[in-house]
Amino acid sequence: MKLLNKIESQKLDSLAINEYGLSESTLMESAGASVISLTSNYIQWDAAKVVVLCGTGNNGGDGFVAARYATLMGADVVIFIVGNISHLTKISQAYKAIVEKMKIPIKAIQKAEETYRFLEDADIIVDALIGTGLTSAIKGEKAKLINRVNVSSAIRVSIDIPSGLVCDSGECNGLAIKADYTIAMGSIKRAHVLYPGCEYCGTILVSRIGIPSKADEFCKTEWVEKKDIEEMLPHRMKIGHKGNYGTIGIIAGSEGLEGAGLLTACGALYAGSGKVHLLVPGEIALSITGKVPEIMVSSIGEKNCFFVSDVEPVLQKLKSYNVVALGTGIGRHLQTQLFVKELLLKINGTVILDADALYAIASLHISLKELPGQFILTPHVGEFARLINKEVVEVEQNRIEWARLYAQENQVVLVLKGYPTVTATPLGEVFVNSTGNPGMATGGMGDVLTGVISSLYGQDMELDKAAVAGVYMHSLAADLLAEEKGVGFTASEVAEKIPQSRMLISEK
Ligand SMILES: NC(=O)C1=CN([C@@H]2O[C@H](COP(=O)(O)OP(=O)(O)OC[C@H]3O[C@@H](n4cnc5c(N)ncnc54)[C@H](O)[C@@H]3O)[C@@H](O)[C@H]2O)[C@@H](O)CC1
Ligand SMILES: [K+]
Repeated sequence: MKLLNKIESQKLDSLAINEYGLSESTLMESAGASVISLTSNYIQWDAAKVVVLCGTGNNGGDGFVAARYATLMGADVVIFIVGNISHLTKISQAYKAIVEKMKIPIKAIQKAEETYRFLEDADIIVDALIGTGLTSAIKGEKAKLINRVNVSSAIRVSIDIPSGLVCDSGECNGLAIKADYTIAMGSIKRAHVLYPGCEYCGTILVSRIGIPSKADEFCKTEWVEKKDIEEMLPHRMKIGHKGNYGTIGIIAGSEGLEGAGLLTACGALYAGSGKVHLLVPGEIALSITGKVPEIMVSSIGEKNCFFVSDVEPVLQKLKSYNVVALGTGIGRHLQTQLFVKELLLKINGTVILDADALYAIASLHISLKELPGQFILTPHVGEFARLINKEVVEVEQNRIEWARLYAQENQVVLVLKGYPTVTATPLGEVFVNSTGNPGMATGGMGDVLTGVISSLYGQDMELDKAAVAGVYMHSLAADLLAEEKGVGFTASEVAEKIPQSRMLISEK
């Protein structure tokens, strides 16, 4: 599903009107009606005491329509117009006129106490104050009203966006309606999925408001759902053998970080790789060999981390692999950084770059664009900020657009881990992941992810799809564990859950 920002949302509406001939009032009618129809499985509107809070923009217009449909469902509805009535948009005025004819009580908020009494008595409060049109932080009477709504025991239903959230960032300075249900009009918007906005939306229900599905093709940001991944995953043939499902080469580990490569290798194994090879520095090879019998461990050189002199022996090995994962646990020794640089100058195929390989790329200013290989990078926000020489806070203010820019400029697939994880492609598309939970914030999670992505690429998925599907599958595995254990599961457990996650994705 498309993930819209404010401008894209407005463009979608205007395309529906100008290209497809839908009228603005048709859209508003569908929007308001869907507030009731989409929630009727969850909320009993019949005989409920409903307060509809309408702002003076078109979000308020949706509110007038919703008030009509709630009344038709048998609810006892009161409308409060919040703001200067003379500022009501033309189309909202038209819908207000209909509810007036229906004799639905309409009150202007002059006596705050009266309004608060209604809010306290309400079973359902419909928030149609502000949608995509928020221009600045909310203050004064509207702020007080929002706080009163939030302490009410009523079910809160926000139209389009919980009032107070900035559409493109999900920010609100702590002041926005805390909705139980949010009905997103047209498609899901960034405020619904970015932090902190996602904490205010409750259950999100999307209403297409009758807009034809192709109208949103201009939008290059996708909210990734199960069905998208199901369509991407490769089919496993009955007559397949291990040679059909990829040979993965993982270059990992250094003294003190011995386990990282094992985690990456387990990620690859559980994601279904045919063969998994782990290349580690000589001094640590013994401590790893045999830990997981399915993993073939090769000892490289004689040191406790990779040295430039290891490039040639590694290259010899790489000839028989479909894909290489480079970086987990390799450490930051200058020799190791130079090893990364030399290796990347000579690798022709596909490399998944993670952890300290990214450190080397940033430190030595390695230009990925000029290298012969093709790359997926999987930084967390700190590693990414270092790559682009920005502060973490700056990246977090707009992780979607920073990721898009980097992937396009460097012609790589970029997986920016965190909440939410976003995958950007060289063509400028961004896929925002919908799975995952805070229990994943523990060591080794990223190492496993690198293995999963490498594995899916080795199973013949395209570069970008392997990244998008790997991210989804890995976080879904963690969600399964969170259901069982809450917080406190390990990266190894996530790896072991990958098969169940894959099965769940493939279930119809
Ligand atoms: N064709 C369309 O444009 C459609 C619009 N729709 C609805 O219309 C909404 C967008 O409508 P608008 O563009 O009119 O904008 P909104 O109605 O979202 O917001 C504008 C209103 O919010 C007030 N406001 C803005 N910032 C404020 C602040 N900081 N403090 C206090 N008040 C503030 C303005 O005074 C104005 O009354 C969507 O979110 C959606 O609900 C839907 O009906 C679908 C069709
Ligand atoms: K709203």
